[in-house]
This record gives sequence, C-alpha cells and structure tokens, in this order.
Amino acid sequence: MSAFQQKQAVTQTPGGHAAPGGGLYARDRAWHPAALTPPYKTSVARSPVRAPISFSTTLSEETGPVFTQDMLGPLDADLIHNYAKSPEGAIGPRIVVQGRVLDEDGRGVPHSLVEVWQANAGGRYRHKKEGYLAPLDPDFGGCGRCITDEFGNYEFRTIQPGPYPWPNGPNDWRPAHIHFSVFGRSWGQRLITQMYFDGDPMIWHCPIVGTIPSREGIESLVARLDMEATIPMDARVYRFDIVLRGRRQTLFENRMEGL
Ligand SMILES: O=C(O)c1ccc(O)c(O)c1
Repeated sequence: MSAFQQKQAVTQTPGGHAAPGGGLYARDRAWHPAALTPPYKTSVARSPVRAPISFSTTLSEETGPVFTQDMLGPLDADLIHNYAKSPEGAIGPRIVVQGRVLDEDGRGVPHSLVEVWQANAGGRYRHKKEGYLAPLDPDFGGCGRCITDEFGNYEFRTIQPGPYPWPNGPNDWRPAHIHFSVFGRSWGQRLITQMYFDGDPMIWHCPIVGTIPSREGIESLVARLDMEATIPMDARVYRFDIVLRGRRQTLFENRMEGL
C-alpha cells in the first residue's frame, strides 16, 4: 500500500454515534470533510498517517474555561474600530454578523467565547506570511471576539472581507469568508469553522469548500442576509447559527482539528 493509500484508509473511519455513557457526540465523518483531500493541497501533508484513536471522554474534555462578559474589552466585538486610529474606522462594506451558538440538542449555549479572524475588504490579511498584493488597511486588524448571552446569542460588527487568490492550483481563489473558533461549554465541544456569504459565486469554485461532501453541508456555512435586522444607512446584517456537535453539527474546518 502506498503512503497515500495508507492515509486514505486511516482517515476514512466511520463515526457519528453518541458517546457511550452519554458524553459528547462523536463527529459524523460522512458529514464533515475528510482529512485527506488532495485538490486542497496542504491537506496532504497535514492529514494523519495513523488511524485516530477513539476514547471515552473524561472531565478534562467535558469541562472547559468559563467566560464572562467582563473579560472582554469594550471594542473586542467591533472589528471596524478595535484596531483603528481614525474615528471612521476600517474601510469596506459595514456588516453585523449575528446568530446563536446551539448545542447538540438545539439549546442555546450561554457564555461561549466566539473568536473571529478575517482578511480586509481587499482580501488581505494582517499577517507576516501574507503574500497578496492588495494593500493593508491601516485601520483594520482583522480579529475580534464576543461571548454569547444567556440564550446563546452572539454578535459582532465588521467590514465584509474580500475574496483572495491563494497558491493551491494555478488560479484558485477563496470566497469572502470569516473564520470562527467557538469554545462551547467544554474543550470537547470546541468548533473551528468558516462562514461564507449568501450569493457569493466564488463559493462554488473554492477547493476548500469543494472538500465538503454535500451541498447541504456547504449551505450550512453560508450566512443569510437579514434585511429586517439591517440597520438603515449603516450596516447590513448577516445571520449565522452554529451547532456544536450532534446531528446538525456545523462543519468542522478541514484541518487536523477536524478529526
Ligand atoms: O490551509 C490552507 O492552506 C488555507 C489557505 C487559504 C485559506 O484561506 C485557508 O483558510 C486555509
């Protein structure tokens, strides 16, 4: 068996059952992207060479840090202003992203830390390894965070990021997206994912999106424009609900963390 075939064999183990004894639900590997997806080039080196080991959860996976609103700075959930020197803030289409963090049974998860990071309106990240020629915005850092309220609601304000090219195939582009890390109630519930924008044609050309096995799975990562919540003359609102584990779990990003 070649090293490639070996990887394919070990990363396609089935899952999806409730943990024995009522712990966390295992991820359904037919719903989530596989770890090894060669059209997404970096997944080849990242995917494991040995089969994952399954074990029952213990207190250290079923509990986690407790977050409270007073841990946040006043501008943490405002990416338009949290890095800006100018009073107007970052350049780009102003948006609010709001939604709920839900557990495996559809209940809101309170006090969950939601961290986000994204490119600027031109599609450029503030990162030392960033190579795209689009300019940095001196007023945009690209990171923010908030904590869900008692019903599991979260909200942050930002600018809509731009799409950008990346060195995968000869002409691959990422659709506009925002990265999310959601802690949930415990370490074992933590979810890393990406949110896309309703109506973006680039979604259907992206090799990372292409690793998602079903159209339904892809659509679960697309935020819906909510014109009723939109703030006139200010910002459009996008809604994105996130489910931590269970049957309708939001897709885990195709990375090692996704196993
Ligand atoms: O894993 C990567 O190679 C990769 C590249 C570009 C992205 O936008 C990203 O989210 C991941």
